[in-house]
Amino acid sequence: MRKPIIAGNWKMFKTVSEATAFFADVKGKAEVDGVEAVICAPFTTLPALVEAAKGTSIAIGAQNVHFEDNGAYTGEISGIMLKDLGVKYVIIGHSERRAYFAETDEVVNKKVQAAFKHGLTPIVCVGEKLEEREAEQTKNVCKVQTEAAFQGLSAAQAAEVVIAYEPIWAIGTGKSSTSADAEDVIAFIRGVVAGLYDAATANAVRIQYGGSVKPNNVSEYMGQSNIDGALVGGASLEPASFIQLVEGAK
Ligand SMILES: O=C[C@H](O)COP(=O)(O)O
Repeated sequence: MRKPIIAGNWKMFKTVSEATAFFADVKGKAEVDGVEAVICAPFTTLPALVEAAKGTSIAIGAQNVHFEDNGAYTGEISGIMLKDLGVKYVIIGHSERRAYFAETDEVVNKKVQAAFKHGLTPIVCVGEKLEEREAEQTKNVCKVQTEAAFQGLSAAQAAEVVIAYEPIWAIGTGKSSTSADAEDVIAFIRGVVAGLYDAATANAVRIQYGGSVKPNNVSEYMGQSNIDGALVGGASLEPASFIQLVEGAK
């Protein structure tokens, strides 16, 4: 039985005081039995959020990690540093990082391995561009990205990975994938994991849909048998909306 997971990806939004105020508003409300709520926030807000989340069921995540433990990598943050803060999750391979920061499948895999090395749970993003969808390459793209991300992981590690299927054309556009289309691709991705490992491992992996998920459509996605939650950008920024997303995942 996979526990639904709603993760807010704040992207490059919120100061420390805004993050702290947000958390005070959602504390106790975005804590719903049977649903895991996660806030993936900017690095600068993580210490305050980890502190605020103590004693709650809300987990805190980062949005990126470097694959090395330390070194001359100006501006980067390592897994050691995130673990030291008490961060639990880390988003890896978001399409914005692939597009704007040239993250390749190989880099994504190195980051996934670094996350496990330091006891962080990766939320690995995969998904196709609009032109790839139009060329009927969606499943192929997701297969290549998933296989690359899982390279070198044991079955036990693989079972812990959270995958976020995010069709790039649906991110921040208000054009969400239909729940049936998302289910079709996500079931396919689960099959890819089964091919790499076995059915038990694939059945343990939680796979989220992401791309214009809102309080009014989250339950539609959650009604699909292979969709285990959502990775949410815009609609995770307001406390009321985040609470509704978590409630909608019940
Ligand atoms: O990580 C989240 C996704 O990029 C989705 O963003 P969105 O909910 O604003 O479309």
